[in-house]
Amino acid sequence: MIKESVFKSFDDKASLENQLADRIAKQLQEAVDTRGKASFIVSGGSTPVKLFQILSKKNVEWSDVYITLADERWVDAESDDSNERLVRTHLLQNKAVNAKFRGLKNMFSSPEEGCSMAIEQLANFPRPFDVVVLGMGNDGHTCSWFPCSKEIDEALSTDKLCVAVTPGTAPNSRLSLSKTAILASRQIYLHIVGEQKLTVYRQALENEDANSMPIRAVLGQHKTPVDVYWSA
Ligand SMILES: O=C(O)[C@H](O)[C@@H](O)[C@H](O)[C@H](O)COP(=O)(O)O
Repeated sequence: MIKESVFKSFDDKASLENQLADRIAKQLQEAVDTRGKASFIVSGGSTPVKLFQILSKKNVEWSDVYITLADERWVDAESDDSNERLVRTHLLQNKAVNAKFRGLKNMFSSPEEGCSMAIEQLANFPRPFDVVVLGMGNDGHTCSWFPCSKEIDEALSTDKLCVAVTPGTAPNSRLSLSKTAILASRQIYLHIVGEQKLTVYRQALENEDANSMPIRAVLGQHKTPVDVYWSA
């Protein structure tokens, strides 16, 4: 049985999103006040959209906040599948419009070819990352660490910042931050919504086999604080 991370449940999505946004904004501003700049890693998918919109209105010195993605589908940044598009549309707005965003997608035709440039683009990001927000799929993936992918071992073991992944159960090849990169952070939030994901989360706590449920690589470690925010 994995030692459970901090688990906070909320009566509704709005309560979760407002409280998580307040906490993230406070931590980012504290990082700026302390170290002059902050780094913020966000996930794509549908769950974080409203969180991004609330965060975009928070009083943070966003021009000193460096933002990138936990993973990116290797599609044009204008594509509906692009996580960069999601972040530009919902987070890099309002007060956060001047945040220093660096996407992972570049002009190379594949994530394998684009990996080195993506790593170079993140060279000046404050490390360890100050805040990381992860989502989770119903197969227990997070970032683009898909259990079905042939690259899952590399994603969970490489010392490189990024890894190219081609999942069998989701569209698009992807570039993902690695486990090493994600765990080199001061605070991780796992943001999950709905009964099905609560069941998946509880299943993930049952043992430590991260290859079959990669979220376990985050939940099963005790180096980096992980707070799980869940609402029905
Ligand atoms: O690129 C992605 O798809 C995300 O980074 C991915 O890891 C996401 O967090 C989960 O798939 C959950 O997605 P939902 O929030 O849409 O359920």
